[in-house]
Amino acid sequence: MGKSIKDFGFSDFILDVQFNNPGKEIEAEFVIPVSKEDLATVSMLNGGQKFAFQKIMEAVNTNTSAAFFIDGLGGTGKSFLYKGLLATIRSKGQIALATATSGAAASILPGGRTAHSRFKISLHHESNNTCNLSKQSAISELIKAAKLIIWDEAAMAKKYAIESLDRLLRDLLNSDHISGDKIIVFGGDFRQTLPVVRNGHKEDYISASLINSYIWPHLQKIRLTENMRASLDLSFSNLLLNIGNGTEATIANDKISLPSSMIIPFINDQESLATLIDTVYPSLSTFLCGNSALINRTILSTTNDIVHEINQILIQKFPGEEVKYISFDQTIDPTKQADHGDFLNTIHPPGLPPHQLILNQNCPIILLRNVNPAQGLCNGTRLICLNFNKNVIHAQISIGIHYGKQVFIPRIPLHSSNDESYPIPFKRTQFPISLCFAMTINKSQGQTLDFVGLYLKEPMFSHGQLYVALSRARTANDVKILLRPVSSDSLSNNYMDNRCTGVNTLTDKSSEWMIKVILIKKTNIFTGKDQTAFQHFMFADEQNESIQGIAFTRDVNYADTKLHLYHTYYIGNAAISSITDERIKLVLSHDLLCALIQGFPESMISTPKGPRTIRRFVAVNPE
Ligand SMILES: Nc1ncnc2c1ncn2[C@@H]1O[C@H](COP(=O)(O)OP(=O)(O)OP(=O)(O)O)[C@@H](O)[C@H]1O
Repeated sequence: MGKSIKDFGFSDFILDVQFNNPGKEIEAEFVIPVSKEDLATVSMLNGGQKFAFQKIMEAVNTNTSAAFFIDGLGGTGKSFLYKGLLATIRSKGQIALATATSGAAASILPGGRTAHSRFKISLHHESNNTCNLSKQSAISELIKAAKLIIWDEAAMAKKYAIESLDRLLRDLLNSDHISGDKIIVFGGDFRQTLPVVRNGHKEDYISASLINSYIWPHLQKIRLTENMRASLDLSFSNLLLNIGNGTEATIANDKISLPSSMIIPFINDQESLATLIDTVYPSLSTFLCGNSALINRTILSTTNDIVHEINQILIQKFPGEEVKYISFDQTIDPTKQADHGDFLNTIHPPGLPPHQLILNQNCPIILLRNVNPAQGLCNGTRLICLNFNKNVIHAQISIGIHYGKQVFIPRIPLHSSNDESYPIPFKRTQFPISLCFAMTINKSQGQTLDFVGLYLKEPMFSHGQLYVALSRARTANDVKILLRPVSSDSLSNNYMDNRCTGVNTLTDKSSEWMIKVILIKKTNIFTGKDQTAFQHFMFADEQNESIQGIAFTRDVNYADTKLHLYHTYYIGNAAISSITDERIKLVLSHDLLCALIQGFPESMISTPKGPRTIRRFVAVNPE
């Protein structure tokens, strides 16, 4: 007679695999604390929130499939509503999954995780992607058991990511209906940041967004209209509404004029920035008392470079002894290490910590990766440094539901993105953090701040960004803006403007031409195989048509110091090459040669395609 597997004592082990693992994920949801404050939000909901709450809870209570989109300007209480829903469902011993597109927004919700990490959504979005989850996995069991799924900041997500979840749910729940008949609540604000499409135009952002998905028509839309964040300051609330809706009156060149009470007068770069810093951080020593009162005050700006610059100023001023961590940068292809090792130390790609990370006890930091989402360590979590060891930093979470929790952050290898601006793939072993006295406007989305110092070193090109930044505050008194003036000699500008053509009129035959463009992207200086130094620039004209430029050899330094991000330039008479790409009509790239940025008369230069004569380049920076 044959033997059963039980005879070998394996049965317990098999049962473990089948049931303990699914239980682990579900268990983790059951232990999310339900706070009294979150439960109490239900009795505080305003009319619009109450309507949404009742509609959603009706679906949950009757087990009726439904998919919602909660639309509301920044501050209208979307997160407040989600907290009420999560607390109500969880207090009944049921599961409600809280997710958001960004780590920062996820960390505001109890038990919040980024949607990508929770549903294992691929970061390389394509139309037919599915989530990286098997039907038998513990997370699939958790998703099946959930009564409600919330995805906040869905307006920032690419539609393919949301569609991946839709396919997963249909598959898991054996249903052909939207979200597999699971009750799901998306929320967001399309006036804030839309999905980021590399080198994309406004139309690309819109076409990548949920509005253009097959899911959109199936969502029941509920709009929240009352700005609860700015409820104490009606005129500020109206200003935000008008900027968000694009109805605020503009002055010349589509620029918005802001109330003078919010503006820090510009004297010169150094003095005015010092005033902004002192206004936001009147006493840095407050951080030393373990007092997190300052953590909800921050300086917001447009780019990572500017944010890094401000963080460096503040860490130099910070009381106490500084600690320096140097990263170990390795090319993925080891044969390239000798050529590029030193160069990699000089670059600071977005999303990576700096090569030289300078910190101080009690200084504020922000996580750049999802280290342990279940423990509140998400990309975007803000913390205060407590102690430093060689390979771990001891820190305390300073915002969100994990506030006060002490954690250890390890040094880890972080990969550079596939951004073509940084063509040498490499990994940086460093702590996945950066200072956060200042942060980019995009990172601040979803947060309520006690005080916002907005540093506009360059005029902002998007009302959406201005709107996100201002709507973090509760009243006009909680915002101070430093705007670097755009000095313009209107006469000479008009003279130049009248001579300008649009990027889309240029061909590789154009010889006498001039365009007015904004520099929207600029790479570091690279050294090619033949030791040629080069640097890429991307410009956009008023119609948002873009043109790429490249500077070689001796022109590189000239171009680097002359061309500043988001400044306006007149460019003309440079050599042009075109490629046939339907979306970007004219691209000038290094292997095709392009607009040369230089101020010298016609000259010969060497390029990867051999010697080339360069015509005179006209560069007048009206700023
Ligand atoms: N009904 C309410 N009663 C009291 N306070 C509220 C209410 N609704 C929202 N708030 C408060 O208003 C502020 C903004 O709310 P919340 O963060 O939920 O807005 P939001 O719509 O999620 O904003 P954003 O789009 O910027 O993320 C928070 O401080 C919140 O506590």
